[in-house]
Amino acid sequence: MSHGGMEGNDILGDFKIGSLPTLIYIPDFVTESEQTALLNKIYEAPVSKWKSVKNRRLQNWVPSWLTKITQKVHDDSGMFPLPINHVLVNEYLPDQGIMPHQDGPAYFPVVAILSLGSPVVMDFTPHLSLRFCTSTWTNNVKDRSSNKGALDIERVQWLDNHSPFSVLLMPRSLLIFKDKAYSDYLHGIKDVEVQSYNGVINEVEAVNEQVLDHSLSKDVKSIQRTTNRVSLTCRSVLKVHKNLFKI
Ligand SMILES: O=C(O)CCC(=O)C(=O)O
Ligand SMILES: [Fe+2]
Repeated sequence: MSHGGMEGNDILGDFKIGSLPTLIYIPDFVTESEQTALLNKIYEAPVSKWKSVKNRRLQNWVPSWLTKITQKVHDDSGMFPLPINHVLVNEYLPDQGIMPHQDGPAYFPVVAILSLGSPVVMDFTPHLSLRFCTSTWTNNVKDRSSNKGALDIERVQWLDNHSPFSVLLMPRSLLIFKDKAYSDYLHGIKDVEVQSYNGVINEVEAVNEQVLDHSLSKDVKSIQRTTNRVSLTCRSVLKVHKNLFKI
């Protein structure tokens, strides 16, 4: 794989999945030995570095041993305007997931997720933006009744253009998402040990011998999460200037 931000666009051609702007899935982003080394470092961290939250525990820091990987994510993708300065380490037991959510406004709107350990299916669900509600509230009663039809049509059109979809995240893979995939969808992982990967948008790219090892049977497209999964969510945090709102 090429290095340097200039080559960032190659990634779109080589690793783009689905039809939505923009999802990138890179299998084998790190080697087996890099995965082992990363997991060792993560589990060597003192217990005090872990924070328990509903359904998982996490580490929220960028130690020096992670900079090699964050640099590679930054350089290979060419999609981050700043160095990656925020890494969330999430650990999931086989029956743990994460509620559908949207990543907060503190981040530049692109995220890269490195998956280690057990494979998992991530679901993306369309998320009706607030604009459909706010414009109704701010109109006066007369306008509201005449606009309601237009808003309903807009809402239906929006929903027609947005369908739920899922992505299979294999160990050692990197998922990058931005644009509509970031802004118009929630992402989440179900709290279940057995997950169907039927119809995932990256089946061709992700399904290999290892998936079949995790499958309940060769005929049923389901993976069994037998071990923990650890994910590294890499982001650029924009530092908002303190005086920005004082002007
Ligand atoms: O573990 C994952 O793959 C997702 C984590 C995530 O969505 C987040 O940290 O915001
Ligand atoms: Fe997230």
